[in-house]
Amino acid sequence: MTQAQVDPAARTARRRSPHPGLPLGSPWPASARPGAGGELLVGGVGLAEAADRFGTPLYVLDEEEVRRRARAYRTALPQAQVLYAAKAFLCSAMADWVSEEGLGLDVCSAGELRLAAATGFPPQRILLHGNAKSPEELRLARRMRVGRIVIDGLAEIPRLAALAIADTPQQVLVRVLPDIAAGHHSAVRTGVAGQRFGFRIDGGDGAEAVDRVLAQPSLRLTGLHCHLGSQITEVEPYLAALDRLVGLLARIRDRHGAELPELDLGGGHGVRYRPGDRELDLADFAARTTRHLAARCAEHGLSVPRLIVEPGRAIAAPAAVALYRVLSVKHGTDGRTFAAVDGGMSDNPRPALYGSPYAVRLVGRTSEAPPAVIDVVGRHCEAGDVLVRAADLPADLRPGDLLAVPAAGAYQLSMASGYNLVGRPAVAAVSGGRARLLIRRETVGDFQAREVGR
Ligand SMILES: Cc1ncc(COP(=O)(O)O)c(C=O)c1O
Ligand SMILES: N[C@@H](CCCC[NH3+])C(=O)O
Repeated sequence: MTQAQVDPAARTARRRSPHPGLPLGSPWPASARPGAGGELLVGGVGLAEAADRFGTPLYVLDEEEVRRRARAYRTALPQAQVLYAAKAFLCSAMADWVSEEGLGLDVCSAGELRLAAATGFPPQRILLHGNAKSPEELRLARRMRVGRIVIDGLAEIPRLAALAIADTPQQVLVRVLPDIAAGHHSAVRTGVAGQRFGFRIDGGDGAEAVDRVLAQPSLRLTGLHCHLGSQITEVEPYLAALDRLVGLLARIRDRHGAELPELDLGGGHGVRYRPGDRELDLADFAARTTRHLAARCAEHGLSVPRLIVEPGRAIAAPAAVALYRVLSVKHGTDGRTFAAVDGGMSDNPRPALYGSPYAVRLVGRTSEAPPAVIDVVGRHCEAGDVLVRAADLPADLRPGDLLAVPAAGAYQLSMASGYNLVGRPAVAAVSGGRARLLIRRETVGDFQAREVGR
């Protein structure tokens, strides 16, 4: 990394970095190391080398980073059940890694469920949720004997109850809306009043859902579920959610004499996208939620339920780096410089959807050129297709250069589209100095293969 490319906030941290050349608190995987000639190694593999081998755009997924993060959750929350939220990014290897690290899986569609099942993921460790589950999805989940299903609508209760399997009641949780605003953008704040997710705690329909579930002998209510939002960097919203949920647990105990053994706080744990960004402190989250839950339960005379958490982004995002080749560099009339790359909103819709900020750096060559403010834009015909706005890049950036964007592992590929028939990028896993292709690049043949008439 040249001096010109270093974010000023990161410059101070860099002095104390355990990885020479990369700042502490950086959004790069922990394995990232600078190599010769501007190369950047992740998982012991040069990113420029990987781009040459597999082509671009390319997503490079650091297996050890995924495993390390999964293990960190188990260590921080040894009593809790940790479920990886598949929606952040799922492929068979990812399912294997989180399963091998002892995590469960949170799925929200038949597709995620089928993919996980095909890898041999233990169904007992799978939880299905979703605000619009089809009868077929409920049937599939029941047939696969998933461990838990989160009820998010009154109609699901009789539907699920009718899918009884003799002597094995389905364990369910009831999702409630805690009315707490948290998350990086209004579009992802699912736990705030007025949202369609879960039952209202105060409006009475939460209590009604609980009554109806308890009346079904083929369902076993194990707890309450909530999910506040995504990219939350403070612990306080989770503590507020615990207050509301424990209050409801106490009311359920008073009304039905039943103490529910589980409490699912959902996911939403925030990560760094740029050097110096805040992230949710996992140790702090674990210590304070555990303490708070115990204190609130003691106040209500309840035994302490087991916590469930569903981190997606915090496990997947920091594990991947997106690589793009610069195709053209243009100077706009208003003094702006644009570097157009071979990917864009079809592989990462987050900047266009939420204005999400990212870091970016040149890899594969060094530059002594002064820094310039450059918008890294995508290849799609939309003014909003800007991947990194006002990036600090060398002024001599030119076509053929390789750009690397860290924290690319969550909600990019899983929300990628077929726009302009560009095709979704390939994914390569890196580990111990070796790279292997996990997902090949999508081709026009894949699009044509779905056409059955003309
Ligand atoms: C119910 C539920 N659980 C878990 C997650 C995972 O969220 P994150 O990736 O922000 O941890 C989501 C998505 O935000 C969700 O809707
Ligand atoms: N897609 C969102 C996160 C949504 C989480 C789904 N509950 C993002 O990229 O920030």
